[in-house]
Order: sequence, then C-alpha cells, then structure tokens
Amino acid sequence: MTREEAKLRIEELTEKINYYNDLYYQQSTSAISDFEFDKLLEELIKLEDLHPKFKKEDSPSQRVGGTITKEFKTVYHVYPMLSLSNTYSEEELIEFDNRVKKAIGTNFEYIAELKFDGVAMSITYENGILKQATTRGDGVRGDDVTANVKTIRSIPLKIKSNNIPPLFEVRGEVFLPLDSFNKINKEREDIGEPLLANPRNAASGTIKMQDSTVVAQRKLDCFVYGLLGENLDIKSHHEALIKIKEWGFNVSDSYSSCKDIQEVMSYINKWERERFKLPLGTDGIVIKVNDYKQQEILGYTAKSPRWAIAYKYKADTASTILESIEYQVGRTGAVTPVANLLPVQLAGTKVKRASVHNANEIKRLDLRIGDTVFVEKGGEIIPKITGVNLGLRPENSIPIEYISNCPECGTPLIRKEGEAVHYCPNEKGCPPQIKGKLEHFIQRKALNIEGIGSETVDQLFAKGLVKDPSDLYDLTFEKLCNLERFGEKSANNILKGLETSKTVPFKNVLFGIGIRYVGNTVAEKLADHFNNIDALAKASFEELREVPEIGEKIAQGVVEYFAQEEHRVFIERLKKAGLQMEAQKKVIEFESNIFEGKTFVISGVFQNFSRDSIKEKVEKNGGKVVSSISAKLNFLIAGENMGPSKLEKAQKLGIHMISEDEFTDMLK
Ligand SMILES: NC(=O)c1ccc[n+]([C@@H]2O[C@H](COP(=O)([O-])OP(=O)(O)OC[C@H]3O[C@@H](n4cnc5c(N)ncnc54)[C@H](O)[C@@H]3O)[C@@H](O)[C@H]2O)c1
Ligand SMILES: [Zn+2]
Repeated sequence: MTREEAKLRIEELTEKINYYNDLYYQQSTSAISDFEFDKLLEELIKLEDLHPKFKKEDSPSQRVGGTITKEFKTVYHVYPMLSLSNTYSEEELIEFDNRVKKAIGTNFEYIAELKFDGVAMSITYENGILKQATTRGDGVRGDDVTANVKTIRSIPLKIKSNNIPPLFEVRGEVFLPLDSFNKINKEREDIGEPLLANPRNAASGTIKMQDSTVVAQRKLDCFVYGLLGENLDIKSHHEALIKIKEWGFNVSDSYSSCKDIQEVMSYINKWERERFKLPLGTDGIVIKVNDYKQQEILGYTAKSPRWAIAYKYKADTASTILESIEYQVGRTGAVTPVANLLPVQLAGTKVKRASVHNANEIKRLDLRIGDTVFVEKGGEIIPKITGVNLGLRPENSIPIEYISNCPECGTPLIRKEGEAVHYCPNEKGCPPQIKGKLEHFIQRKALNIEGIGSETVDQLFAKGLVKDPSDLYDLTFEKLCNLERFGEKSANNILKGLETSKTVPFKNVLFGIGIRYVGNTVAEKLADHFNNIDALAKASFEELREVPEIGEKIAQGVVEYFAQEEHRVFIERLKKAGLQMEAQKKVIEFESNIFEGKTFVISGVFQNFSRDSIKEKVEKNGGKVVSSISAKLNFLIAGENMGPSKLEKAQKLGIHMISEDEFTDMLK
C-alpha cells in the first residue's frame, strides 16, 4: 500500500467508524456486527501505527465512541470514563500479559470478570445518598440520566451501611435482563409492533428515554464492577468488589481471581458456554490487574487503561447459500421477509431460515438469490444474515426486488410514512390476517378457548364457517361434525370451550379483540379505567391520553378502531354472544376509611411503590384515584420526574402535593 493509498484508506475508515459509532451510541442501533466493527477499528489502528503522520487527534482510535445529547443535562466526569482495548485472539492476550509483566514483573494477580453487554453508568453517592447517574458520553462528559437510573430497583438510593466514605462513585453496566427483553418483544409481537433488535440496544435506547415511567416499566437492572473516590482505603479491585457488594450493590458472582494468564484462559473456556445461562447478554470477558498500585504504574492510553483488556467471544457465524426469500403476512397485515437457506450447522443447531427484517435491510445488504451469506446467532432465537461474501457472488445475479403485492391475496401493499414495514391493507379478505386474528382471539391470554388449535382454525376458515371471531359463537354441533376427521368428542370440546369463554374477564376479551397497539397490559389498564366497552368506544383521543401510561399511539389506535362501522358491528355480535363486556367490580378489602371522600392524582415514578400499588392503597383506605387535575382535587401524589405541565397546573390551582413518604405517613 502506498502512502497515498494509506492516507485515503485512513480517511475512509475514519468516516465509516464515526458513522457506525453515531448509530450505535446515539441511535442505539447496529448496522454491522460488533466483530465487523472491531475489524475496521483494528485496521485503522494498524494503519495509523504505520503512518503516524496521518493520525488525526480526533481519530476514533484515540477517543471513546459516544457523545452527549441535548436532551439531558451535560455532566463532566470526575474520573474519565474510558473504553477497553479488546481482542478476539489468545495470542494478543498473551502479548498483553507480556506487556504487563514487562512493566510490573511477575508478582501480580488478575481479576477476570464477564463483559456485560449493556450501557456503562457512573453513579455518584454523597453521604450514602444517590446523587447523580451519568452515561459515558464522550468519556469526558456524559448525559445526566439520574431520574431513569433511580427506577432500577437493584441500585440503592440510600446505602444502609454506616461505614462508607462521604463521597464515592460506582461504575457499572445497566442492562435489560433477557427475560424482560423477551417479554417486551412478545408484547410487541402481540400488537404487531416491530421487535427490538437486541438487549444491548434496547437498554441503551431505554436509558435515554424522556419519560421515566416507561423506563420503570422496562425493568432494567445493573451489575456494578468498579469503585472510585479519594481516600477510600482500598488496595485492590478485589477488595473494591467485596466492599460494593457489602454496601448493597448488585455484584455478579461470576468474577474470579487468576494467578496467571493460563488461569485466565481456563476462565475464558469455562464461560464460553456457561455465560448463556446468565440472565443477560455478555460478549466476552474483562481482565484487570488486581492491585491498585500496579494499575497506577501501568497507567492509561488516551482511550483505555493499560492494566485491563477485553477478550471478546466471536459470535457463532456460518456461511451458506441464500435460496429464496419468502414473505410472511401477519395478523396485522405486516409483511416480514424470511430467508430460506441451504441448511447449515450453527451453534449446535441446523439452521435453514434467517430473518431479514424488512425491505431496507435487503437493500442495505444488497442480497441476491444464490449469494453466499453469513449468518450469525446472537441472543435471538432466529439467526440473522449479517453480510454477503461478494467474492462468491454468481454471475448475472440481480438485486432482489421487494414484492409490491400481497403474496397471499394479491392486494397492492402499502408502506406508511416513516415506517420500514410494508402492510397488506386487505384486513377482511386476506387469509393469514383473518386466521391470525382468530388465533389471537382464542389464545390463552385472550379468550382461552380450549379445543381449537391452528389446524381447526384452518379448517373452519377453509369451509367458510368462520370469517371473524364472532362467527365462532354461531358454530353448532352439526356444523362441526361435518368437518373432516372431526369426531363428536372434538366438537363437544369446542362448544364447551366457547361456552367457558363467556366467563373470561373483560380485560382478556379486550385484548382478544385485537385493537392495534393494545397488548394485554394495556388492555388491563383500559378495562380498569373505562369499566366497559361502550365507555371505551365513546372515549375521545384526549380522554384516552389521560389514562396513566396510555400514549399517543395507543390512543390513536383505539379511536381509529371504534371509528369503523364494521368493528362496531363485530363488537355488538360478541356482546350478543354473551361475552363479558364489563369489568367485574373489584372486591376491595378495606383497611380504613381515612381517605373517604378524597380524590387523588398519582403522577411520576416512585421508589417503594408501583403506581398500581399506590392506587390500591388509596382505594383500600376509602379514597378515589382520578386521572386529571382539577380545582376539586384533594391530593396530588408526586413522584420523581412528573410531567412539567401537570406540575404547573397543580401549582396554579394550589393543589395539595404530597411525596411518597408523606403518603406513607398518612397511612400510619
Ligand atoms: N456494531 C456497531 O456498529 C458498533 C459500533 C460501535 C461500537 N460497537 C461495539 O462497541 C464496543 C466498543 O465500545 P466501547 O468503546 O464502549 O468498548 P467496550 O464496550 O468494548 O468496553 C468498555 C465498556 O465495557 C463495559 N463493561 C462490561 N463489563 C465490564 C466489566 N466487567 N468491567 C469493566 N467494563 C465492563 C463498560 O461499559 C465499558 O464502558 C465494541 O464491542 C464494538 O464492537 C459496535
Ligand atoms: Zn393480503
């Protein structure tokens, strides 16, 4: 490579890396895999070493990848938040070990820990009270996300131990537990929303949300792995881990001390598979020289400590042939392209399908039939295509043209502005949409109709017996017995299942109806608030927005749903069939009547209660919770981060505002 070529390549790499950094840290998305990203960075570092003249001061090799945002207050770090140098190879790990030995001799110890895949956080405590939580940002300054971090239950707001320094900072990784991640995606799937790509990006997106109430619902967690401060009287990393655990922080037990690099290797091998049993994503291990004095001798580069390194596990990848793209139509009409692959062995399973998300993704990857593609399996269940081996591209291949008509019913597809997904608008005549709605209706979380499986749904639909869920209630013994291979017993089972479904609570019915964006948690909130279907159908956009946790999208979805005549007819038929269209009066076990005749508004995020449990407390003591602030209101229970407009209104009207603690005191 000539000097001129090197210069150009350095510029090109810089631009690319800056672009991916921006996507990753600012927009919480990854356009390429971490492995590909790290390869680009490695290439840049090597070229810059060969041609130091072309190395710019602000090169991405010299600084931490993120930046700050304008949505949050900017905070300067007391101690810079650096990155970690990383490697995918054992040889480089041994080189690291040699560098360490050269600087401090052989009398030292490593601590090996897992590299948790989330968002780095700095949390400051003053006299034992959580004062501030800051993102890494550009390493020098970050975003003040204190209100969001306070919603994380495993992070103490107040340290219980007496024996603590007056001022200190902990460092940790905020993450979205896999359970919560899967649950959120299940709910998004239920309501036909695009899925979150992976837990790390979901955590990073969540921590930057403006509404802490939504953050609280996402149930983030945090593993703490570092302690900083003046005169801490602590000599090593290991001691620090023990201390912060004592003080009530969540420290993962997975760390281990290693007397040499061989023991580190065993640690790496041990966790290569074991790590999948943990409740969160991990992408490697971190080794740190244990002793603080030795750390000091080793020091720092501009970007990372010299006393630590990350070893990253390669994601399981395989390459195979893309045979075809299939288009699936879901209950909401959303079209998902799925790749059919020549079967290949990947991470212990045979893979023959991979997701490609949407038309943009096909274009970005420039996928062509017959291409040799790389497939990767991360934490997700279905593997994804991460790239194309262009060297093996067949001659005369042509780019895949995304379909313009529904593969199932032929209707021209539409794409709403700002959405990546195509939809088939033929809600009433498109078979997978009709069947999808039926299956949604009968599922356990909805009407829970036993005796009907997806095969039966197919048959009922094929015979023209059922076109929408309300037709189910017109089924008779005779009609069912006419179905192929359908015994009397199965027919009776279905009829019994349908009969039982008439006792299923209103909130489940509401979920089963399948209103856009109304998942089962939302259905419960709406049922609770409006009590019956007629009140909900009449509710305006504004009235819906007043219900706690009902956002614009949901409110819009509900209004649009009931605006359609055919939906109202459908609801009438369900009513006639005898389904529960009204919430059962809750049986309240009264504790006292101290709040009799008093009204409350609950707003913001709370430390010891969920909003629902505060509501329950109010009701159990004779009070009533309302949604909007008016002059007649008696109390506003104000948590952290309540909306500014609510606050202003309450102040203007002179409403009595009480904190969570004051509320607890009132109950005593
Ligand atoms: N795919 C993309 O487009 C893209 C873009 C940018 C960055 N990335 C990825 O992000 C990473 C680079 O980011 P980086 O500079 O933050 O470095 P890094 O994430 O590799 O290492 C530093 C971070 O590791 C975290 N960490 C987790 N467990 C830890 C532990 N036990 N001890 C100490 N720290 C721990 C901390 O948050 C720390 O900030 C690379 O893995 C890169 O592949 C990917
Ligand atoms: Zn269709």
